[in-house]
Amino acid sequence: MTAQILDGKATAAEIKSDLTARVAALKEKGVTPGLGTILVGDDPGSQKYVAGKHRDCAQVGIASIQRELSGTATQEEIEAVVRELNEDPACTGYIVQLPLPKGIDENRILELMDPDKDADGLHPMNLGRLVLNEPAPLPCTPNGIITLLRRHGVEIKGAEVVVVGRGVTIGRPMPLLLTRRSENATVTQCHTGTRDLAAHLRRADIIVAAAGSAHLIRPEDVKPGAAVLDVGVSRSAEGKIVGDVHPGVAEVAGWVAPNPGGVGPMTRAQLLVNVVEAAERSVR
Ligand SMILES: Nc1nc(=O)c2c([nH]1)NC[C@@H]1CN(c3ccc(C(=O)N[C@@H](CCC(=O)O)C(=O)O)cc3)C=[N+]21
Repeated sequence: MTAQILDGKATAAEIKSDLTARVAALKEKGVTPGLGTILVGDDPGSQKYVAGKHRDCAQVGIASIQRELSGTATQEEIEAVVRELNEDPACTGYIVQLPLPKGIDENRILELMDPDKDADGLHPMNLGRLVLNEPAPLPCTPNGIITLLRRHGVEIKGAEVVVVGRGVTIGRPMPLLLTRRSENATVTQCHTGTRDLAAHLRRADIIVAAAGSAHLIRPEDVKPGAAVLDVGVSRSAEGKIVGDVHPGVAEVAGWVAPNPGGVGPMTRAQLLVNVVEAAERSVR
């Protein structure tokens, strides 16, 4: 038996169709949501993701604001563009594409953003609001994972979830979302300091693999029927992109999120959700 697919592409399409109606309603009230992106440097991967975000915007009627700086831009130059988007009323939400070039103080840039325009949900103010159970834009990838599980009927309430990794975009916020009263999961966070990862994985009903370690999650460590989401990216010795989950896991798991077509499209959809919700808050 091979696992059922957590179809992020199809689920993202449903979310975008719902957002299209909400954007139309906002426009009737005189508000056009606008997503800004700040891209520094010419990394082809980053260019591709940013292009995808603007394609999504066009689909749902959100205006696009694109700012591009060369890879040699200074801290001051990037901060000037952040200030500009903070002031621009046409820009209701924006992201600074990460990672920024070496030598740039990323946290300083993120703190300078207007938290009410933070489409990634990663501003310190918004991470604080999440801890305090206050309304805030939610981190896109963790929120996308929860929506993906819910829409496929995977039970989160009472589930044993193992999150592998402690990065700022996924690993850290993921348990915060999963342990809200609305989700009620029990979460174990594993990382490179975990003594016996396999022992934790074997008990998990849901595994979120966000470690960036090739094929870290092996079939023999997955409980039959578990839901396994691969959000790790690393490069093999031959230079190929590999996930955290060994392909053999699909023979044991009950559910898997494919890559591509799983969590990636959901991340992009949640970004749009954050932009639309921020615009909706502004008209209330
Ligand atoms: N401030 C910031 N926010 C981010 O959200 C952010 C970032 N920086 N830096 C880079 C990572 C990476 N990321 C992806 C989003 C969607 C896909 C995605 O949609 N992937 C498609 C495939 C896309 C393709 O290959 O054409 C899929 O999985 O099906 C991938 C990667 C967002 N990131």
